[in-house]
Amino acid sequence: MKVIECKNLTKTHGRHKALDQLSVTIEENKITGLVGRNGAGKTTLLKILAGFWRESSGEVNVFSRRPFDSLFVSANTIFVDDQMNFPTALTLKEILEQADQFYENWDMELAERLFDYFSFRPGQNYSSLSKGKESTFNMIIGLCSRCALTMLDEPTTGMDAAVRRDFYRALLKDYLAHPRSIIISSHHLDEIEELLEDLLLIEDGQNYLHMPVEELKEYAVGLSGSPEEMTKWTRGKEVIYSKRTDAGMYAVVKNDFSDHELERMTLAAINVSTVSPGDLCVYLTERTKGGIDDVFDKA
Ligand SMILES: Nc1ncnc2c1ncn2[C@@H]1O[C@H](COP(=O)(O)OP(=O)(O)OP(=O)(O)O)[C@@H](O)[C@H]1O
Repeated sequence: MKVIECKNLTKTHGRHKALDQLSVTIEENKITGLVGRNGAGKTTLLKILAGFWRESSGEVNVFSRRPFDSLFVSANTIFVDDQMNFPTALTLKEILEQADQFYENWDMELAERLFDYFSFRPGQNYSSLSKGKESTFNMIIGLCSRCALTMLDEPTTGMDAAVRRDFYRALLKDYLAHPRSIIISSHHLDEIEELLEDLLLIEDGQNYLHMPVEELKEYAVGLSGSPEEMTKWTRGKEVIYSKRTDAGMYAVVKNDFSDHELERMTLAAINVSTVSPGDLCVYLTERTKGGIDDVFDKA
């Protein structure tokens, strides 16, 4: 079943199109990674899906309903980001109790176990938490609400490496026990890659690529070798990224090579390597010519 369907979804802020005719369909019970460069439109998309923002044009459906102002969508959706607002008068424990009242599938037992594990104190106030602890508390709310559509926007902001690892593990364990549709936006694709089934890459407010992570791993190969051999083997191919190296050249090339071609390349002293989904997404959406070094070299 489709949980999300967007057709030509556009959102303008003034004259700027944060989403530009974006079309995408997301099936239920999958963990989808939402990635894209800064300003690509990820948060805008999530806020529209959560019903917080109204679309400017196009169609958007969540559980087959327009999300804006929909009680059904808000009861079955949670949006977690680093700007969550909780009543200042409530202690952390009271916030959990309120969440228990609001979310039908709320798991209080899990919430209390996570609360203790991450060393929160019941009488603490949300406003007294450090950045990383705020994110950890938000994550408890996001997980334990067990909403049919759970959207996490950069959920690990401020968390240290150990807490991030625990968070990913908790997310995966809970998802396996209680499958639901989860969208997680992150700039650290390498860290979440193992959790994900699908990846949606947004660029300039458009759906640049939406595919299973396993397919994305095969999407391109890294080739390196002498400039002569590299020119020969990349002729007529889609070169996504290239740079000069001490040994010659390195290029990331769309992988439509046959096994036979890959074998012949190796014999021709071309080194063939895999390209991680994280690196590939950066290369696919590279906006600057050259790199940061050029900024300094031109000075
Ligand atoms: N409230 C707003 N008013 C005006 N412009 C906005 C507003 N919110 C977002 N934008 C603009 O819309 C575009 C998309 O922003 P958005 O926050 O959705 O990107 P993002 O992919 O989440 O970026 P990041 O990775 O930096 O968080 C940006 O150009 C941003 O400046």
